[in-house]
Parts: sequence; C-alpha cells; structure tokens
Amino acid sequence: MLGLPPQVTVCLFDLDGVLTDTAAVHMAAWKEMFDAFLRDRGGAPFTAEDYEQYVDGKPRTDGVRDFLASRGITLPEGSPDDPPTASTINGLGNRKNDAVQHRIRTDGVRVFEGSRRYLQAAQQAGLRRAVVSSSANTQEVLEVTGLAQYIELRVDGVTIRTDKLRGKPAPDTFLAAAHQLGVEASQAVVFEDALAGVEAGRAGGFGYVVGVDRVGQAEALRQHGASVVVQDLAELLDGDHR
Ligand SMILES: O=P(O)(O)OC[C@H]1O[C@@H](O)[C@H](O)[C@@H](O)[C@@H]1O
Repeated sequence: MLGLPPQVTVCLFDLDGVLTDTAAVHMAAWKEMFDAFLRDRGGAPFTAEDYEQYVDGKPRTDGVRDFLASRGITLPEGSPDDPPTASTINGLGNRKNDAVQHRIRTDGVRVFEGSRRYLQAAQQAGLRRAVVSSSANTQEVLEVTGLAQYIELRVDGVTIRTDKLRGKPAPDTFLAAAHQLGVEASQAVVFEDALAGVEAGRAGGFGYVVGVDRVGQAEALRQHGASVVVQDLAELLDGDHR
C-alpha cells in the first residue's frame, strides 16, 4: 500500500526537497551568498551542479567548506557566533542563513502535496515517522507548514551540533533516529532527494532508500545509493514506481 518492503516499520524523511519545496530556497540563498563572495575574488559563479555535488543535504558549515575546497579556497573556521560579514567558514554560513531565513519568512514554504498525503497514509498505517535533516531551521519549517503534527521525532542541524553527530553523507543522523524509534536500520526506509542523503542511506544499511528526484538527477541518485527513484512520494501510494 505504501510501496515499501514488508519489514519496514519506520519512515525517515529528509525535509528540504522531500517534504517541502525548500531545496530550491536553500540553493538560491547559497547562490546569493557565494556569488557575492566569489565576485570579490574574481571567481566563476556558483552553479546548480556545485550545489548538488558539494552542498545539498550536508550540514551548513560542511557545505561551505566542501564547496570552497572544490575551488581551492581555504578559510579559517571561525566560530558559530561570527558575524555574517566575517570571512570565515562560520561567517559565510551565517550570511547564507540570514538569506535563507529572509526567504522563508517573506515567501513562505510550499509543502509537496504528495508528501503530505504520504505522511497521512504512513500515520494511518501505523508506521513511525521521523524527520532527519541537516538543517538547523527544521523546527521552524515544520511549524510554519503544519507538518509538525505528522512527525514523532526530529533529528536535525541543531541535534547534529549538540550531540556532535557526523552529518550526511555519514549515516549517523539516520541511525540515531532509527535507534530512538527502537528499530534496526534494516527495518527503516530513508526518503532523500540529495546525493549526500541517499549515500547516507546506503552507508547505514537501511532496508530501503527512496530517491526523490525533483531536478532530473535520477541516475545519479541510483548510483549514490537509491533503491528506487520517484519524482513524487504519491507515486509510491499509486504503486506506479519504477
Ligand atoms: O543552513 P541550514 O538551514 O541549517 O541547512 C543546512 C542544509 O540543510 C539541508 O537540508 C539542505 O539540503 C541544504 O541545502 C542546507 O544547506
């Protein structure tokens, strides 16, 4: 009924790009910040490919560090309370966070209707439900969209910092959620739109990894660890997934 293997009792949902249409919002905020930074150094602009390969799905400072490394740029780490003007990894991350929060608060957040339907169906079927996101803005997004009512557990960018977890593509955040919901990885399904996310699903030995392709990267999702790829979670309800 839910398009999942029979042993699966726990659903672990990524947030941005899986439940909410916020991957594009993050991408736009990253581009705004990096383009201004690169312009000052005479570098080429930040692209969608840069986002997918180096930033998408990872905790904020990992995204800053990994993208800069791809351009051969090294900056001091700084500290989480650096001002957004600081030329540090944390400073650039804070600058991007100001941009993303401004967009979320001004434009609002769109929920994928297929995902809302899937959450409702999973709840009715008695499956446990967690959100596992690298974003420290997860709670705010779940609350403004009304999705919080479907979610029993949140492992997010704040948890990563306080519990010192490794972010995606390491499997730690998904494993922590499965553990807290009392199951082995083999009994849980990971829903992910980011390459780093499906990679985390594969690395953790999860029972099933659903790749959600919103940007035409189905093949890359499969290569990085998706067991199946859909364009919308409703396809799993309708049973027409490939
Ligand atoms: O900067 P935040 O809100 O803590 O989010 C960190 C990351 O969270 C992930 O969910 C997004 O896919 C990334 O694009 C984002 O950079």
